[in-house]
Amino acid sequence: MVQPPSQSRTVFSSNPFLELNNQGEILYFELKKPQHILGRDPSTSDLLVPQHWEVVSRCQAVLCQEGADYRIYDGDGQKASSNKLYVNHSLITPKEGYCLTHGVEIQIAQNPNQLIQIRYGNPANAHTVTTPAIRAISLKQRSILLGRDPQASLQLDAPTVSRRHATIDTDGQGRYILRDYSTNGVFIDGKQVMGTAVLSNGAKIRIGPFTLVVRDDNLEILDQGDRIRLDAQNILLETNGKRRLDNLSFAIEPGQFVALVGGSGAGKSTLMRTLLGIEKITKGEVQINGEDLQKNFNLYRTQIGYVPQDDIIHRELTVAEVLTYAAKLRLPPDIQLQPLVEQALEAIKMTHRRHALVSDLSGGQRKRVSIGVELLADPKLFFLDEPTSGLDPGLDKQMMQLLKDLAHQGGRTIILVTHATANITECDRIVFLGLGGRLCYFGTPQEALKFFGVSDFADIYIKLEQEQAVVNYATLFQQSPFYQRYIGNQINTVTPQPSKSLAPTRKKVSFLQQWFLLTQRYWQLILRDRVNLLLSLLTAPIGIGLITLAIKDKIPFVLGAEPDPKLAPLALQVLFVFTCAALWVGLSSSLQEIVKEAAIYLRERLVNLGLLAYLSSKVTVLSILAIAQTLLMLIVIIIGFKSPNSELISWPIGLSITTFLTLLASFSLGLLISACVRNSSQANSALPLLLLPQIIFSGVLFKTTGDVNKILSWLMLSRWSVGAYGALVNVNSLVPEPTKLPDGSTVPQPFEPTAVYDATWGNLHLNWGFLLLHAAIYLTITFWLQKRKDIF
Ligand SMILES: Nc1ncnc2c1ncn2[C@@H]1O[C@H](COP(=O)(O)OP(=O)(O)OP(=O)(O)O)[C@@H](O)[C@H]1O
Repeated sequence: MVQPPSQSRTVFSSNPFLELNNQGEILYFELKKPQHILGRDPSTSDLLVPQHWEVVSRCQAVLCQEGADYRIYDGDGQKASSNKLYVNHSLITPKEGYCLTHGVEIQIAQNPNQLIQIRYGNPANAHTVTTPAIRAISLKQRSILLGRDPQASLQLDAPTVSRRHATIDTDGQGRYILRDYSTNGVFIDGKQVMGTAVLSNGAKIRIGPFTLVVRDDNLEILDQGDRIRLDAQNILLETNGKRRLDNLSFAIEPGQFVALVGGSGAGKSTLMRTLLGIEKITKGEVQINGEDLQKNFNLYRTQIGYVPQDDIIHRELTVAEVLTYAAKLRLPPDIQLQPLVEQALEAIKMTHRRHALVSDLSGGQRKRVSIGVELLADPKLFFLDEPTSGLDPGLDKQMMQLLKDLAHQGGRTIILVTHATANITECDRIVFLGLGGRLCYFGTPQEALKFFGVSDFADIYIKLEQEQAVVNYATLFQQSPFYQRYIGNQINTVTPQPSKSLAPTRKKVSFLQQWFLLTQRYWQLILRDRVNLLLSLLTAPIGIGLITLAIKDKIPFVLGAEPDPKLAPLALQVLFVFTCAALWVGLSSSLQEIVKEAAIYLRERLVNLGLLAYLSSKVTVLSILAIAQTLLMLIVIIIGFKSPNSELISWPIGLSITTFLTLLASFSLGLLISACVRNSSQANSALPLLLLPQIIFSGVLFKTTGDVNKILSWLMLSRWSVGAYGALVNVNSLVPEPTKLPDGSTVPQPFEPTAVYDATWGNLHLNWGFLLLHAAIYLTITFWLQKRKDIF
């Protein structure tokens, strides 16, 4: 054993060698014999590591000469070591081993906080390897730029990395200071950097898929993050005493294409959500490259693609628009979008349909566009929930081949849920679940037929129809050689170190940038549906125009020469129609707006969508619509009705403010309901239920007497809207002096003046203020409801 003074060692010997790097502590071994044993046990290991290197097993690996190089076997060549050996997160087994070539790097364990890196070198074969891209740089006395920029000191080439992602400089005290300039953030030891951070020796820096480590005065790339492994360890999920996943363990290797199959209700989608890290499990753990996925979700957020069952694209946009908006929302602003969109179109074979509206595409093509959206960020772990449902056999085959290519050519780990088994042999592994989330089989699809003793996959479903059969097969599988081969030998059994990033924080994305993009997209969606837009703009003006026909030549807002006791009630009825029209239009233009894109919202939120930006974009576009609706109503009212002599404020201005505020409050209420309901038809059904109380408790049709009625009327927008209109028109002034009878009594009036319509500034402000207050409360509750939908 040789201990070099520094980590960059000059090799004088021509023998092959191993360089072990335990979190900065370096050991160097020359390989001279036909066989070596690496471990902590002095009695057996000739490549002996110190006792405090606990990650290394007593017998960690056996190296056997093979030609000029060595083959490394995990453990003693029979039994695997505790922490296992990995090359790029793929397991090196005790049986097959792995042939080492000059420059290759393997790891003991996977978790960056505990792994030991082993570099193999063979000076004799050094010429056979192309020089790898720069993997380490010195931090000393220079300003370092990290990012996608080819001129960066250390180029980190991934779409989720900003061109100028971060810089590292030395301060006056010789400390290294990292400054974050990125869109997707920098994490140091699992914690998000907020602006700047001091780098300590051994700090692990995460930038996009890359893991870097500070060692002395150097910065090294520990992991390129281009290969992802998932280990499910004893996953148990129970809800209300019902077991949904029953102690599942298996390992999915980097670059594998894996199908989750099983009967309806077996738990496939639940398992997918668990592997994705968005389902809280009762016991067990999902590890991503050796780290607890749920606790480190933010670190991997940008590397995970997810296509849920529902489409995650807007139907009113074209294919190219969908991809461009998705790229703008998810990727750094300094990235060149066009080439990425082209690549995604190419990958999903939709270049020829780039200008087609999504609504004009077939189900399979829509699914492909959803996949394209996810491919933009080049995810290395990709989940798809029933991507082939509803496709004909030809399309099913094409889709499975497309996914297989994406896995095998792009080194992506792809996991899909499917019911279609015609092309299941395209997969590398299948997970067969039975009722109650029991694991009945895990392995290659071909061997599944052998295990179940059938020739057709459909027969497996029939065999697993009864719960008892499921229990029997689950037990049988555990005792089978398939279990040993595909699970026993493969699974990572290490309990990872407690993670430092317990609270998954989210990078604060630029509010303005997202708000602008979302507003632009929402506006475009509104403009695309011309008929709906026209109806929404014209409904209120037409309704109000019809009143002029109904009241014929009567002038409702101005006192005539003769006192008329019916004038005030008539004015109130007309104003009430203004209110109802605004309420109707405000509610109907907003009730669908959140629920109809719930799947898209959830997916985008999981990536990086800001809730405030999202809601603000809704309010912005609906406010622009409300201004247009107000202007149209104003024009019709000014033309159709003689203007009252408003003493407080000019009638057109007062009318516009009241109408706009009524629309604002009603669309805020509409958004709140849209956030509450589960689907679009529930939102539609809610409309009458929302309008009826507004009509009944407005105080126009019925007097609001009694405390309960009064409180209810305060909760109604209609009461404040009519109140404001009434104050502007000064409805009370339209009531004539009561006629006195000879006995001193007065003739009962159809309408008596009330404080609700007092033509005072105080009353007008009160009504406007309450409309604003309603809007603010509804929007705050909407925000809270949406926040509650967050998985973390
Ligand atoms: N949120 C939930 N709370 C409680 N139970 C649930 C929940 N979601 C699903 N389940 C139950 O868990 C079981 C598995 O559901 P899951 O949707 O994962 O099955 P699946 O195999 O994907 O079914 P399918 O093929 O029909 O989509 C079912 O019995 C389902 O009723």
